[in-house]
Amino acid sequence: FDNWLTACYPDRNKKPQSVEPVKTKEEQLRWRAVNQLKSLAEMGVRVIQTTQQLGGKKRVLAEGFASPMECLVLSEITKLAAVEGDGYKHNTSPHTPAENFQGVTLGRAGLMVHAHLIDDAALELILEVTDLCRDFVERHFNLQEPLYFTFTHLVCRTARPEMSFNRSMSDLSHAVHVDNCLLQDSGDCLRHPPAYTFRDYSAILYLNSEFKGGEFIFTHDQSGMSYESAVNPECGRLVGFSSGPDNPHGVLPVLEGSRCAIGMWFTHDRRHKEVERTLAELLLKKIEAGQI
Ligand SMILES: O=C(O)CCC(=O)C(=O)O
Ligand SMILES: [Fe+2]
Repeated sequence: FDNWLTACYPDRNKKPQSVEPVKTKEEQLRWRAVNQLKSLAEMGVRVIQTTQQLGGKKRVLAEGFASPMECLVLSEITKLAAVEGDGYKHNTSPHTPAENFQGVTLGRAGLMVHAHLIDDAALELILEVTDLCRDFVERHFNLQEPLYFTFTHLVCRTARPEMSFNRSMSDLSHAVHVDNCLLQDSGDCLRHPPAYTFRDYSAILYLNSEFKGGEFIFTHDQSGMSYESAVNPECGRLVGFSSGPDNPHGVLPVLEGSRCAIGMWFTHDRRHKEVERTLAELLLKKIEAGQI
């Protein structure tokens, strides 16, 4: 796998080195925006549906965030490194018994690199692709404060053939929910733990389309039976939205095959920065410096 990855993995290190160290948040943001203007266009990122077309508030659908080869590598990492149920207290089917849920955190990916089970180029790819997604969300929604990653999760949802017979369409792959509060039957959304109340924006990057079902839906009610818009996952496609009660969403049943994606949750509150990302970046720096 390592050799194959190195052989087919395009050189993503041709970006110019960063210019000046930046001081204030505003400077940092402006600096990112200027650089992104060029690189987003260069990398072929484009908006395909806006908030209005998706029927709600602060929503976007865009594509061009990963090439077919990159999607393949990223899905393979998920399948290779995944411990079933990772991120969900080792429950292999946290959402529905009809699917298996495999997840990889950045910490686990780092551990796999350290153990020489995957190439460091693979971890670098995860960080670069997800950084681009973050930059895009920040810029698209014209945010005045920087976004920090708070959690990154590579996830595959795989239909269990023995359970697909007679599966009800209300047996969602991911029940309708809001990412930063606890959605109640009444429609209220409670902003307290165990909800991740510090999440401000969410984005999902899709890695494949070779499965049946599995559409992402924005809903106005909890059942998922009626929805405002649906997104068909495809390699390189990104759905982004604000994490609050404006955006209840869910995933329709995956009826056949594996649906792989990278879930990203962002915060304006640097106290909730993803520690595993910092460690992964540090690991790559040490490898590059020959210290590991
Ligand atoms: O995979 C998706 O399309 C959405 C998943 C999701 O909403 C979540 O994990 O919070
Ligand atoms: Fe969600």
